[in-house]
Amino acid sequence: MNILVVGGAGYIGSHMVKMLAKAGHDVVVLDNLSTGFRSAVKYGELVVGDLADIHLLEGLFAKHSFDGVMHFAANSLVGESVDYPSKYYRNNVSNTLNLLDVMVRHDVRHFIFSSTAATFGEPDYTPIDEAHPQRPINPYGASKLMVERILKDYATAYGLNSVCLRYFNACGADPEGDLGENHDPETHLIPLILQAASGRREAITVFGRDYATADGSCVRDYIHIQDLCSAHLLALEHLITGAGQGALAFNLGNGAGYSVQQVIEVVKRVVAEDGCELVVKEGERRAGDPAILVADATQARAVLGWQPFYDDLETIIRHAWAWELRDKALLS
Ligand SMILES: NC(=O)c1ccc[n+]([C@@H]2O[C@H](COP(=O)([O-])OP(=O)(O)OC[C@H]3O[C@@H](n4cnc5c(N)ncnc54)[C@H](O)[C@@H]3O)[C@@H](O)[C@H]2O)c1
Ligand SMILES: O=c1ccn([C@@H]2O[C@H](COP(=O)(O)OP(=O)(O)O[C@H]3O[C@H](CO)[C@@H](O)[C@H](O)[C@H]3O)[C@@H](O)[C@H]2O)c(=O)[nH]1
Repeated sequence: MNILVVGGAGYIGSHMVKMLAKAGHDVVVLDNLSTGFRSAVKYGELVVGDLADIHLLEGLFAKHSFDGVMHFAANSLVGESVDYPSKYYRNNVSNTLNLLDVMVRHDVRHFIFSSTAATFGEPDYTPIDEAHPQRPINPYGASKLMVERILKDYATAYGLNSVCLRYFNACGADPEGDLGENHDPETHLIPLILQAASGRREAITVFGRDYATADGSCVRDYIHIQDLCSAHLLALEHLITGAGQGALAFNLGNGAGYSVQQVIEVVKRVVAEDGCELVVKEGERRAGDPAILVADATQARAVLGWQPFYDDLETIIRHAWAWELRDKALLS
């Protein structure tokens, strides 16, 4: 198949490009390199450009005959979205509309969308299944939910078939060590802890110890990037074979929650093997953090046949640690 990966120079997109290429598909990456990296695109053709550029999109779709589109491009910092909502609605919603409209004009009807647990807001219950109400509490989550809504209307009106995959906490790195997580600024827990362990940061700060959880720190569902990508491949096949039609959505996580403290303990164990230690500091709660977010991914397993392979937190951390050591060595 010939697949367009929008945002393929970013963390999740770059791993997806590799998996698609390894599975024998042709890949074109469209990325404006705003938060992604040219060096992360190791397979296929990279077109540097912006989703806001409708002429570029028209040219791209006229030149290639795409079988499907995977859309990872977005701004995704919760705090920034509260301060600059315009940026989020423009990039995550308006620019996505540009993409969807050009797809409809060129009769490309298979679309996989990166959605998020942030569309649920404060959970009423956990694990969170697809029936859980979606009440986002920040513009980032709201922008993603708007696209989910748009996709329902585009399925009805234009026959555009789509799968929204709502990731919980994406983490880990390519098991072969070719790719890993690079965000600037980095805000995600696991890479921050590893940077503290490797000496790139002074310490890791735990944001709040007074949550209603076993040890007082927040609980999250950490899912390996390879398992996220395998779900995308299955979702694409589900659409292309015609098994899935309309606008579908699945929650993606391992269904197991780990507290910030538990993640720190696993990291300490792994990095001690390399003689590294970790300084842990206590901090205030970060605004907008729910106490517990854990996915119920029963639907993804039942409908897509998805099976996470790297569902053990220690393996996830080992892969991310290998990437951190490589990255640090490159920088020094
Ligand atoms: N990382 C997570 O834990 C997580 C969790 C849930 C959902 N998501 C979603 O997954 C997707 C990928 O996340 P990531 O962590 O890989 O982010 P990332 O920032 O590493 O990747 C996003 C990529 O999109 C590109 N991009 C952004 N706007 C663009 C535009 N207008 N035109 C062209 N390219 C553009 C960036 O340059 C970057 O390469 C995002 O949509 C994010 O909201 C991520
Ligand atoms: O220095 C830090 C950074 C994070 N945390 C905590 O670690 C947990 C995980 O935080 P983070 O890695 O920032 O992920 P989330 O805030 O859970 O958000 C991720 O997961 C969401 C879905 O669950 C997605 O919507 C977001 O895009 C993605 O960044 C949270 O409880 C944070 O409070 C700390 O204690 N210290």
